[in-house]
Amino acid sequence: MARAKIALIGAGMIGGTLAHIAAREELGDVILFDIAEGTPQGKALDIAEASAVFGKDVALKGANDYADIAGADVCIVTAGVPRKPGMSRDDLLGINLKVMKAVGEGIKAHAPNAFVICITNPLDAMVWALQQFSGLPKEKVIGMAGVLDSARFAYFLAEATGVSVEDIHAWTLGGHGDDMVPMVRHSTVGGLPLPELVKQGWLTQEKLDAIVERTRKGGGEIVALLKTGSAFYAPAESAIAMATSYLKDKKRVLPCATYLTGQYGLKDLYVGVPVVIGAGGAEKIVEFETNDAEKAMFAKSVESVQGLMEACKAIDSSLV
Ligand SMILES: NC(=O)c1ccc[n+]([C@@H]2O[C@H](COP(=O)([O-])OP(=O)(O)OC[C@H]3O[C@@H](n4cnc5c(N)ncnc54)[C@H](O)[C@@H]3O)[C@@H](O)[C@H]2O)c1
Ligand SMILES: O=C(O)C[C@H](O)C(=O)O
Repeated sequence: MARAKIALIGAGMIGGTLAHIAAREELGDVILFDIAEGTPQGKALDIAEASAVFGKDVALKGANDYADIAGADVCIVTAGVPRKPGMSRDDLLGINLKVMKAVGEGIKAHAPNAFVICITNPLDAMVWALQQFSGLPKEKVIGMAGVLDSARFAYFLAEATGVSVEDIHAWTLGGHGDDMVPMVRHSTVGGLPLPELVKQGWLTQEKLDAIVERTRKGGGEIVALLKTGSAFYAPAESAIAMATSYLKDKKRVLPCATYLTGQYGLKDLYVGVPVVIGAGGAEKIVEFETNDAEKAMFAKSVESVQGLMEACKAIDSSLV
């Protein structure tokens, strides 16, 4: 069977890390595409040389021409700019929307059968615009954020409880902003829902509240430390988990920005929800039971996403 072809659109910090992980995991042959000349070629060659040390057989190529992504099975999009300290993700909207238009047209022309994972911020609005610019089916275009947000939530819970990250299942819902919704009642440590964990004295309510707040602001915490850009290791791992579930038809349930068609009482927008990812793309959305407080937090987060969609429409009238 031929090897899968993975096109990475954007060869910056996340793009390079994605290429490295994809090669080490022998997930498929990798095309690293970027507008910067030399960067994708240099990173592809560097990782290809490393493959002789880690002993995996994959081809890597750098490209500045969309023709090179032809026939890609998966496209992971990180093209655009990241934020710096003092900025919000929303400040990136104007510049990254233009990038999404160019990328969407490139994918439409050369890789119309791909499963597309968007990472570029502000995530929920960018994946919505990218789907329209590419014209690909909505179930084949998805956004990465929830896997990252819930990984942060899980890591902070592991640190606080001393339990292995492997035995923690954390969930977040909503847009990829500071008003995202860490799902306290649905997240578990060793099978125990978090409120039960507090009842049993594993951690205090104050500590749990602080973890929820830290999760919401997790991206900004890294930006403040790095100063020159944003997180890239955990975001790359998160997108690889999504790509792997698609390529291997694993049908993992992962929180992703997914197009809603009535689920959670919403339609015609992308927002973070748990979804089964398999060979069909975003195959089935899992609907959590939510109480009034969770509904209100989710509604606030959705409102922020809708505000960004309106801002995109004001810039590009082709978006509907
Ligand atoms: N969704 C998430 O959870 C999440 C997590 C981390 C970062 N991000 C976002 O991902 C994006 C990329 O982050 P990064 O750290 O890799 O940034 P980076 O600056 O290191 O890389 C971005 C790359 O995009 C390239 N680029 C710019 N315009 C392009 C175009 N028109 N076509 C092709 N390539 C183009 C640049 O040359 C650069 O190499 C940012 O918008 C960041 O905010 C999202
Ligand atoms: O915070 C950012 O700007 C990058 C990304 O969205 C993150 O959550 O790490």
